[in-house]
Amino acid sequence: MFCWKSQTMASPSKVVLLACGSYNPVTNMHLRMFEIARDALNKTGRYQVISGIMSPVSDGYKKKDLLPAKHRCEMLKLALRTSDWIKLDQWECSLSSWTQTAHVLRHFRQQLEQQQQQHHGEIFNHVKPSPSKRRKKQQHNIVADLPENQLPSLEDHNENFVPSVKLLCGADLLESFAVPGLWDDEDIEYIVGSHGLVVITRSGSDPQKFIYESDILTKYQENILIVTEWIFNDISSTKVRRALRRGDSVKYLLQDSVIDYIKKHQLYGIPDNKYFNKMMPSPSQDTITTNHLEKDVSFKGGGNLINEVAALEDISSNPSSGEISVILRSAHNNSSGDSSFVSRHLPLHRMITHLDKKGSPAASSHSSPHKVERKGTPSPPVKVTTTFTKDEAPERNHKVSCISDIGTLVRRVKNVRVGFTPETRV
Ligand SMILES: Nc1ncnc2c1ncn2[C@@H]1O[C@H](COP(=O)(O)OP(=O)(O)OP(=O)(O)O)[C@@H](O)[C@H]1O
Ligand SMILES: O=C(O)c1ccc[n+]([C@@H]2O[C@H](COP(=O)([O-])O)[C@@H](O)[C@H]2O)c1
Repeated sequence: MFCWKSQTMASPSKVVLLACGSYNPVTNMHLRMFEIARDALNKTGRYQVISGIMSPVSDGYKKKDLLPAKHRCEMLKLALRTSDWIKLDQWECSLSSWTQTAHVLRHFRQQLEQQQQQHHGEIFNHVKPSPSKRRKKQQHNIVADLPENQLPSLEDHNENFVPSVKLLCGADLLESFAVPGLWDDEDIEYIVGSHGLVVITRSGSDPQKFIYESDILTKYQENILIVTEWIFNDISSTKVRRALRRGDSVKYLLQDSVIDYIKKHQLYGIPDNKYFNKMMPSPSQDTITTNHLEKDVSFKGGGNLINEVAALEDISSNPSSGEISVILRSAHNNSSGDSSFVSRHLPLHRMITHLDKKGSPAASSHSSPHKVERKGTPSPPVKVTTTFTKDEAPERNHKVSCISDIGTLVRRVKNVRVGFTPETRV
């Protein structure tokens, strides 16, 4: 396997780490992988990691639930604001069809070689490049037109050789080499033989055993560094997507900026507001929570849980006044133990604001119609609760689905903060 100890006194060779993946969405573990790998490589004394590249797969990959590259890249850009050495590169995902990882590695090697040649040409000629040449050089260094795509500048690394590009991956990706028909054998040989692999351990995988069982990998095992991640972290995009779908919090699994982006664009099937409320609960905000499917609701007003088990009779909004009306039946046990219906007055401050005259959400300065803003200032109190007692209760079908009603409502209003318990569905 990989030789950990420095064997020569020669200066360490420069390495660029390339991680290919779906990043659907990018998780904290995708970012951590780079840190773990850089530490491990640098500690060998043989290598010095100079840059990391994240290359999201193209839409042509057609993996289930894969979001368009546009969104995945935006999330990566936001996440990578916290790193000064890992860059997003959009070359791979800008291709219309899926590209093998071996080809992606080859592409980056060529880019670095060309950059090196150019750098050397300039040093050799001792001529200050003309403005047009400088422009050309810039284009050369930048794979696409965004700074996120910039390859490491070789001028910062005064070496005569091109940095090697190593594939950084989790142990699951390594083990996918064995999936029949998935990877070409020549590609595996090229990746491991010509570039090298840095593999981060993942739960349920045994990369050492996997290498032992593979002839190709055993042949090139010198080029494979397995890094055991002792701070066990099994975040995966799949689990994050599942949590989002269910309205569960994903805070501390993703960068906050990525969470905000998902929320803003309502990605991964997050139901309106369901997720939002859980993410940033505020004790001063009023919330409505469904406790059971279909009927029972409890209200939280002014931070105090009124905790009324009540059947939601009707819920409606008045577009012209911007008010919400909630009609509910509330069952209380009176002193004699009998269940009766009582009137409730529930101030649902901040639940709804600003319906425009047409009943659609008021125009926002942001383009997304789905944007839900979190306002620092409270909105005007709204009239709530038409109440009635058991005797007065109108004769009507009580089987109103509060879930669909609330769902309809929240799609029509802004700044509503409605939370559902995880078992509910909109
Ligand atoms: N928790 C983790 N530990 C180690 N490696 C990981 C982890 N999560 C992702 N990776 C690695 O990150 C790379 C990018 O993979 P990808 O975007 O497909 O991530 P994923 O979270 O496994 O996605 P999905 O769950 O959608 O399959 C892969 O090499 C994968 O093995
Ligand atoms: O090159 C290949 O043959 C190949 C086969 C399967 C997967 N990959 C790459 O592996 C990365 C992770 O894929 P996945 O399905 O685990 O999200 C992604 O960048 C794919 O392009 C690459």
